[in-house]
Amino acid sequence: MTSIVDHVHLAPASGLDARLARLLADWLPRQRWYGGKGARIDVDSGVRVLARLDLLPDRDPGLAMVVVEVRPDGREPERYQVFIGARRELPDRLAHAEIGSVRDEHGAAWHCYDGLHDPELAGWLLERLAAGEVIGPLRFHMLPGRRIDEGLRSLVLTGEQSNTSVIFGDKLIAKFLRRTVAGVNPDLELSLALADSGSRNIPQPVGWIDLTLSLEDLGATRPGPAPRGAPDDHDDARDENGRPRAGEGSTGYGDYGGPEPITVATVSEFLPTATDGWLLAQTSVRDLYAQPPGTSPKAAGGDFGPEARRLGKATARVHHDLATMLPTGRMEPDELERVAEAMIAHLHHAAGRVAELEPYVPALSGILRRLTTIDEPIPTQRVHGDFHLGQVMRTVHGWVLLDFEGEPSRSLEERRAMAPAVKDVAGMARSFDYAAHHLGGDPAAAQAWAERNFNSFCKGYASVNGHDPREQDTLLKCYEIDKAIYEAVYEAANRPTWLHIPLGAIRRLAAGQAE
Ligand SMILES: Nc1ncnc2c1ncn2[C@@H]1O[C@H](COP(=O)(O)OP(=O)(O)O)[C@@H](O)[C@H]1O
Ligand SMILES: O=P(O)(O)O[C@H]1O[C@H](CO)[C@@H](O[C@H]2O[C@H](CO)[C@@H](O)[C@H](O)[C@H]2O)[C@H](O)[C@H]1O
Repeated sequence: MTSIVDHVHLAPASGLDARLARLLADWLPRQRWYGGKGARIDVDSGVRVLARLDLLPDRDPGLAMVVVEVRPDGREPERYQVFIGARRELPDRLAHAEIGSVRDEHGAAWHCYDGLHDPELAGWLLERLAAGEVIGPLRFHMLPGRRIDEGLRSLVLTGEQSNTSVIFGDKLIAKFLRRTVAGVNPDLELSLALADSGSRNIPQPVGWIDLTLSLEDLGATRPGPAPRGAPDDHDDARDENGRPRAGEGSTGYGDYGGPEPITVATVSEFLPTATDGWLLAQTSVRDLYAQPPGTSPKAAGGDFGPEARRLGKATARVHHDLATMLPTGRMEPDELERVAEAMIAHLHHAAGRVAELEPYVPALSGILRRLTTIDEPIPTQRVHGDFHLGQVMRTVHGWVLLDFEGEPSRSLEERRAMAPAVKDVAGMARSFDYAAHHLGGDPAAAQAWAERNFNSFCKGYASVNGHDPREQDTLLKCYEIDKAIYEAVYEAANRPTWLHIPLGAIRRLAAGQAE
């Protein structure tokens, strides 16, 4: 095989790249993980190939990794990374992943498709990881002490959301990040810090893939300044970048130097027997709805309360470990004023996109302004950032937390910012509300279920961290409102039939009382 270094094309302008760009302009908006839904993309000029890495240029199947910039009408450009497989004949099992056909320089037609769906190509990527290879700007990192079995068969997880997860055997899960963002991915950053802390409340990380091209190399516009909450106050346990120093058995991440690369994928232990919290919660809600009206959630049979309590404990442990391993801070009253302003600006922006929010703007703004009445500093730290029941899994040993990426549509700066830990507690409060209301049962039963489980969660949390998150009631409520606003925008764009769930919560939160 020719060296990959000969096959790194920056700002490529071949006929092939122009054709790929046109195919992607049609294909990208149809993908679940595509973030710019709703805005038109011009087929001829809406997508630009910023880089193409021909990883397997002389083979069938071939593999290339492309980074593209998408310019939807009236929106900021966004960048995505796509592993494109190419075959002369496309087997039926890959038909669903087809992007389109292109001709090579000899006039031969090739079917291009989402390469992650091809076990041969996914397996090739995993072998590169096992060997810790560096292929031009693409680097495969294996963590010390981890091993990858040979011949693991891959399968793309259905229900992909913001990213695409590929399972290998029942051993590993590789999460391919779809957006190309400069700077280390918070999921990787926090998972490695938690692994270094010895946390058992996460799937153990195995390795990751990154790309050492800068956004300037890619010819893209650089986003804003270094993240607020990026490490700046050190102690002896941290290096000059604020990261934990590598110790014996550590992931070694604390040693990482140089410019921050673009994270392409993270690979961690797969938990084959775990069930996600959303499914478990749904089962409990169904049990309640099957009972006569007025039955308490505790007496319904499938009570989730004890699990919610354990989940609260696991969350508190993870918060404790994050605060030990990564920088912490304090939000002074003037900072709370800025948070209130940012939340109100978020509300106005959201109301511009989801008209149903408009009537609630005055009441919600009034509640959000109450943040400025908090007159004591609030401790801040790195948090999960998009905490909900689909991000937690119950194993036979207890709860593990997944996906520390933050809310996918926020900037990296926001996603890496320190925040009060109660932000995650508010996320889980919203998730209990979702679980309770999405099956469309009796609203009073739904409310009772959500309250019981949130209270159990908080009691569990308090039993580990020594303070009950419900005591920070103003902060909690404001973060709940902010999350519900985010959800309204998310649902309007992705699942319009679910929009009524955050809207119902907004109505209740604005009225200041449960229905
Ligand atoms: N380590 C794991 N073991 C088993 N299942 C997992 C693991 N990590 C993720 N999953 C499953 O994949 C789903 C999506 O994972 P997640 O990291 O939240 O991706 P996304 O950012 O695309 O939502 C989870 O809800 C869970 O069902
Ligand atoms: O899991 P992701 O990181 O992709 O998060 C996004 O999608 C979530 C939906 O899957 C969305 O979560 C919302 O719906 C959940 C039920 O499906 C509910 O439990 C959450 O509370 C609610 O926020 C999440 O907001 C979004 O960022």
